[in-house]
Amino acid sequence: MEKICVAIRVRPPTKQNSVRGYHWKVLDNSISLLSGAGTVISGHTFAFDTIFGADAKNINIYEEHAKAVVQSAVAGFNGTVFAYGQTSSGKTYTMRGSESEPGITRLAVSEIFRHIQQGMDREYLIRVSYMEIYNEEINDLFAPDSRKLQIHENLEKGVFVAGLREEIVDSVEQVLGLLEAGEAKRHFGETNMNLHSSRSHSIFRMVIESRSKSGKGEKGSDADAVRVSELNLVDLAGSERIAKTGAGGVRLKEGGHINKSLMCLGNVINKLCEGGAKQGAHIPYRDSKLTRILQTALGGNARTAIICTMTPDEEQIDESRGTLQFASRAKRVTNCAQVNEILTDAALLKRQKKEIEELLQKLQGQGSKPSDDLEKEIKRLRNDLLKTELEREKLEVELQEEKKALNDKLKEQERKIVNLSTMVISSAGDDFNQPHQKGSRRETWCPRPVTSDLETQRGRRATPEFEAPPSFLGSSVNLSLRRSNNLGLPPAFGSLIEDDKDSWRSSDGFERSPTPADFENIADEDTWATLNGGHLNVDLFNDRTDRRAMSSAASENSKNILLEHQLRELQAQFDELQTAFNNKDLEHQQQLETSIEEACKYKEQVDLLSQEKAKLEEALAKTESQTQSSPSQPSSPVVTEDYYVKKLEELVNEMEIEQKKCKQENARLLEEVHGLQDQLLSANTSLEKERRLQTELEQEIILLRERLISSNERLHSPNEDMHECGFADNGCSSSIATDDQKFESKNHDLQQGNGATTSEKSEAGEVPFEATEKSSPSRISILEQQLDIVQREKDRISDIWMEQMNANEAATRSIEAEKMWLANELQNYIGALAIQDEVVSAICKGIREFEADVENRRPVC
Ligand SMILES: Nc1ncnc2c1ncn2[C@@H]1O[C@H](COP(=O)(O)OP(=O)(O)OP(=O)(O)O)[C@@H](O)[C@H]1O
Repeated sequence: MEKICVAIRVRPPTKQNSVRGYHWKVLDNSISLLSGAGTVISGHTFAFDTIFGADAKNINIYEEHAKAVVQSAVAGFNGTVFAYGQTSSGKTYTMRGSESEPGITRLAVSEIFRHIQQGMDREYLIRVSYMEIYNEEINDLFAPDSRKLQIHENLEKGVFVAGLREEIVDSVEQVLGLLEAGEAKRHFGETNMNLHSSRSHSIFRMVIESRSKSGKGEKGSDADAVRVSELNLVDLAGSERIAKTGAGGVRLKEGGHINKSLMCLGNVINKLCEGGAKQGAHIPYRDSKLTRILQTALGGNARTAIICTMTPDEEQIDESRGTLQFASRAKRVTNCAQVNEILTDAALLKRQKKEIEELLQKLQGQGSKPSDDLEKEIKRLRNDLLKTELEREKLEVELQEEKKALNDKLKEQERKIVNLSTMVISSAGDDFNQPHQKGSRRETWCPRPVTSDLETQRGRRATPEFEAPPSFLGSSVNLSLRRSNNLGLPPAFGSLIEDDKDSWRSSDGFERSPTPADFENIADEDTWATLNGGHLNVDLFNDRTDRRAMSSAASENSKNILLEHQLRELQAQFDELQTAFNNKDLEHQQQLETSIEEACKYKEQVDLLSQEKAKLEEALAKTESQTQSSPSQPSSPVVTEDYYVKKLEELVNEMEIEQKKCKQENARLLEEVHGLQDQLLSANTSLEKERRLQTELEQEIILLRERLISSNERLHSPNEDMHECGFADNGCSSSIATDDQKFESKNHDLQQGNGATTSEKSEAGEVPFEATEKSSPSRISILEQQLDIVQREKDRISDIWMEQMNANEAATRSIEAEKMWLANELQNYIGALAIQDEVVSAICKGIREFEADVENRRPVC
């Protein structure tokens, strides 16, 4: 729900000086009436969303106020922009504009085509029509011969003007050309207030159809949906006070119709802002053609923007106040706009298919029963069906009512004819001074002696033969009184709406909306004044003329001819009504048939869906029973799908388990590799140790060799040696003894593998080195023995070293081989894993393909 957007536009003043100094002042978003002293007149402050001052341009008004509605229309929402205000306040200036300053209509047309050219995703079809409501008749401004068009309503189109020409357009220039041609045919006229005054309400309508480009070619795709929206750009004729416009004759009649239709518009707005639409109250759209055509824009499925134009002149204060009051009420009216989408049969079918598929998917995915959703769908369709039937019934009732109304009219006409026939017959032979037999309608208008007081008071020419019916007279009296209160000036049109509230109270005291009949009395205030001033309202004139003709015919012999003429006219009217009645009947019959057809269609859809539901339930039952009996032997398509899907799922599970195992094995192997690497490291460390030991041994061998050489040398010089070694130099001998002891000890350690000391060895009976040092030959033999021992020891150590080396090399080789094997093994596993991954993705792909295949093979529901 959204409110109607209302903006005020104050045009530049037409007169610079005011007599009493009253003036309107715009402050932010409110407008107030100020006295000459500058104080705000109470009850004369009005607030709005936007108020445009005298310096505002049409483009500002379009951008800030109308553009959003135009853009919504392109997006699929109905939209209406109209200008409302008294005559000469600048409505046409705002809507139509000029060459130098284009108005809302031109700006909107340009915007729409700009949008269409920029929009890449949708394609558009634009149709335009242009009509005017002149003297309550609809004329086609594109087809001058198409006049008095009728308004119709049906379920499909809503309210529409039958026979209105629509032009398909594809460029701004084309639309502007058509607009210009149409405007040339519109009724304009000169009044005291406006040299170029609109004498009709004009409605330029653009029907915007669009659909997605992606849907092109794909028959039945969802994108097939077509959006259809209407944009009405309305330039209303202005309310006018005959006293000011100085209208007479044709202008007077036009003014009466203009005021009357604007009054109806005011009534509709009043009802709507009182919340009538929500409470289901009757909204009098049918009271005028204008409100009927704008029905959607007023409280319906549309976005609406109103620009209320006003003149700031002191002379026009009443009119401006009326406009502001209208605007205040209009901004409280809410509309309910929504995108208008039409689905082709194919798109509808496609959508339904999709819904069924979704239901099936739900069934498979969540195990929910499709019947629930189908049940809902069937219920929804049943509701639609019921709604359609209700619509049909409503139409039937309306049809009956209209039939009744037409019958009444026909009866009335017949009665008139009978009356006239009687009069013809009686006039042929009777005395004309006898009172006439009149029909009941005439009787209500029957002469009572004219209260000439009134006329005398007013100083106007009395019309002796005419007397208004009581109601009319009552209003006239009221008007006269009001006038006298109002210093002889007629109240403004807008204020009349307010002032006359009392007169719109019904006998039971409740307030009611004024009816067109009420309005006839009030809106014709000026007509009344003019009438009494010598101008005659055309209808009343006709009425009076009829009676004057009859009375004069009594004195002249031509009465028969006149009455016969009237009889013929009435007969013609009767025929016309009969034809209208027949047409209406036919139309309603057609509407009825359409409704019945639609209802049948819905019924068929319901049946189809019921069948579908039954089939699905059957399939479901079959599937369940087959799954229970032999899940491994699927026979129906549904079982096959389930079975294969399950199988594939099992396969995937197995693969996943296998993959997990591989990963575990991989981890174990890695652990092993790490263990071996540790082993290799410790082997390397021990190898290193052995090498160090070997180096130590080599050094010892070198040491022994040196000692051996020195021993040999001492052997060849015994005295010196004896002296040096045993007796001459104790220090040296003790040193050698110490070295020898060490050597012996070492040698012994190596031989025995224990750490026994020399003293321990001598105790055990071994020959110590010191004991032999005094006898040279034995010492030589000992030394030779020792050399021999050392040599053997060296050989043994070399052997051990070699063995150790060989063992180390073998260990290194085996570790290397082990490493190589493990690396290979690792590589193999990685390869196997990659293969497994490929296999898994191939299986997944297979599953997807299989599912797609199953989808394709699924029977079309
Ligand atoms: N805002 C404005 N700025 C300048 N001139 C304006 C403005 N509004 C109206 N006018 C001028 O006032 C005159 C009357 O305006 P316009 O015909 O638009 O009034 P209107 O409300 O359509 O009257 P009507 O109801 O009689 O058709 C025109 O000459 C127009 O150029």
